[in-house]
Amino acid sequence: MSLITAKNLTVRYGGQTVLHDVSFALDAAEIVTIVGPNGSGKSTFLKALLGAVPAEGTVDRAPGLRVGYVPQSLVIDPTLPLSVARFLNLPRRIPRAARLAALAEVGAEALVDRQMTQLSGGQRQRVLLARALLSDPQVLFLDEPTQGLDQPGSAAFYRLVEDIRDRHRCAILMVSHELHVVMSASDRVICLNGHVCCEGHPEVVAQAAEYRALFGTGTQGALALYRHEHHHHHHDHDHDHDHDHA
Ligand SMILES: Nc1ncnc2c1ncn2[C@@H]1O[C@H](COP(=O)(O)OP(=O)(O)OP(=O)(O)O)[C@@H](O)[C@H]1O
Repeated sequence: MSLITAKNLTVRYGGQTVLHDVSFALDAAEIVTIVGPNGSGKSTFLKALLGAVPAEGTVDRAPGLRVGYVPQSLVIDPTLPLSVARFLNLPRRIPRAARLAALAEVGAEALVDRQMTQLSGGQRQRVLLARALLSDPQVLFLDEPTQGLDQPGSAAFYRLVEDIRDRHRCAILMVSHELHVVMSASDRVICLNGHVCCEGHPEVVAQAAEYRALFGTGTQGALALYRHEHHHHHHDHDHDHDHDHA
């Protein structure tokens, strides 16, 4: 059974129809990426699946489903002192050892006593991810988690996401409008533009006419670059093969 199933979702804000007749199912341990232009309803789609905005149609979540959510933006009052350790105690208190373990999992242990407002974009995303992991999620929702990161930073973040999926066997649904690095980390890509334009395996979507009409064809080289880095990452202990990647 799917973890989340949505049928014929339609969301309207005032007179504007933002999502129209979107159907979707998310299975255990799959990584699904939503791509689409600005304002195409990607964040709204996640919120509708979370039950955070009113929608027509149906959303069924597996009973007791644990969802971790990394929102698109998080505003922290810069005058309010808030360390990473304290941030991870919100909204509920977590033993320090568990907080440290979550930070370690995302490679951010060293940040535990830093101020939230002083983190770089990439550090902050890792801390947000650590916080989402504290609920032992069966599903992680990530809304443009690499916004503001450079390409190597994004690629590293998506590798981390894949590692988390492999370790926890949780499903991951993420939003991006930055396609080049995200596509090959995904089992399935859904191209959204108010409705589902096309969906499927990343390679299939990248070739689809509907996708190309929205995004053009200029991402092939970067996609190959990501794949190259990705491959290298898994084998970089093997120096005999270094010349293969030069
Ligand atoms: N709370 C709201 N009230 C009214 N309109 C909204 C609200 N939230 C979003 N919208 C509108 O709905 C449309 C879809 O917004 P949404 O944030 O889902 O798009 P998105 O694909 O995530 O965009 P982006 O890539 O820019 O983050 C936009 O036109 C937006 O202005």
